[in-house]
Amino acid sequence: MDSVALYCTAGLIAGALYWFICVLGPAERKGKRALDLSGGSISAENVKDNYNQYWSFFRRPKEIESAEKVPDFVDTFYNLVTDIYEWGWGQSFHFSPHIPGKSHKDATRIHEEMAVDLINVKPGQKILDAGCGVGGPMRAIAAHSKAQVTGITINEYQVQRAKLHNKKAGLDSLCNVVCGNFLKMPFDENTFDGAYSIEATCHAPKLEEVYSEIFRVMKPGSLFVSYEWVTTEKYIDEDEEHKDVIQGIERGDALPGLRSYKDIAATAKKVGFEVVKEKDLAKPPSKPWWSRLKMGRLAYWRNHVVVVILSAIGVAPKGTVDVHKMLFKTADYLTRGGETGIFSPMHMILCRKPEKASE
Ligand SMILES: C=C(CC[C@@H](C)[C@H]1CC[C@H]2C3=CC[C@H]4[C@H](C)[C@@H](O)CC[C@]4(C)[C@H]3CC[C@]12C)C(C)C
Ligand SMILES: C[S@@+](CC[C@H](N)C(=O)[O-])C[C@H]1O[C@@H](n2cnc3c(N)ncnc32)[C@H](O)[C@@H]1O
Repeated sequence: MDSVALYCTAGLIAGALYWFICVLGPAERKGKRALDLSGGSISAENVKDNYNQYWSFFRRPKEIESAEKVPDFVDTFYNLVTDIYEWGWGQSFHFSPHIPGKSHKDATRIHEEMAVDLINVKPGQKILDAGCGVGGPMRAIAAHSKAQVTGITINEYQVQRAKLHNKKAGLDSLCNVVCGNFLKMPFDENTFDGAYSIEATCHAPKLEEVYSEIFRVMKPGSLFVSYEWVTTEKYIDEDEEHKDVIQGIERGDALPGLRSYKDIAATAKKVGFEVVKEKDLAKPPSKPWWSRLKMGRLAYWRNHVVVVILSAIGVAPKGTVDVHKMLFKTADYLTRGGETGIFSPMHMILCRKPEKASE
């Protein structure tokens, strides 16, 4: 091969690599770039150890049951996955029903706006986002309702990301983000005119603890809506395949134990809420929420190649490959949970804090 052909081939390979990693990198349009993947607040050299530590929680089930350890375990999980989620999914860390003719972005926004419409808040009122992630829902909700949203997340790295996105979106005057535990919130009682939580309370070891804390900080008469991760009426505990799918979902999503749909309203009533409405938003006529996961398979395979290359050349932390592999498997368990109908990530409950405690 003469030198011209050699240079051309090298140029083509370099161009293809650049396109594969940098241009095609963000699986979602305008998402985080593959080159920026990090371990959140964990330093690059500790990502692998933290990944192993994450798994050790599942090897010691007693520990996971002890409520005090769960927030730390969830925090570690979000240090490991936040950048990958943003890169490959976007800024809203939840599912939504597929809407024919609409993009994922629009379907996501519609699902978020529905939450704030349900709690009936007025512009300028104060609302709580319990478990806010990097604030995708918070920004859509603030823009739609003009309410003042305060989000809380256990993960410091997500606070930084959320604040950055709020500022870039010009919504920092409506959106405030706090790092803290939603089982013990740094807010006075009767502070908020409404509250919502999107696919977040599933991380609480006991639902009662997070619901009673949300109840405490809400004003009497105000509304709370939650999209809960549950096992449905189709789930059979004795079915080995069902058990395998649910365990796969718990392990790949930092869940101390998925709860049954039956426990949700019972818990809400137990802490003092009046249940206004309860509906599984995944049920027909809604179109499958898992179709986005299924359609993305080719992109996830491509993402894996990108992660392996970036890890090998030292751009992404070493443990990123393990984390990505775990998420790849999780996508499969979630899809199986959706297809079999034994699992729903959007069991909606709307509750009111009574005007008087004794009501
Ligand atoms: C509510 C929670 C998170 C729900 C979803 C936002 C995430 C659940 C599984 C995640 C993903 C799985 C596969 C990844 C893929 C292999 C990668 O290349 C790109 C990112 C994924 C698509 C990733 C994105 C976020 C999820 C869909 C839980 C934690 C309570
Ligand atoms: C799957 S993400 C959903 C985020 C956001 N609701 C969204 O839809 O984009 C779950 C969120 O709950 C938060 N979370 C979990 N346990 C928490 C706890 N004990 N206290 C505060 N936040 C918590 C996580 O940090 C994360 O931000």
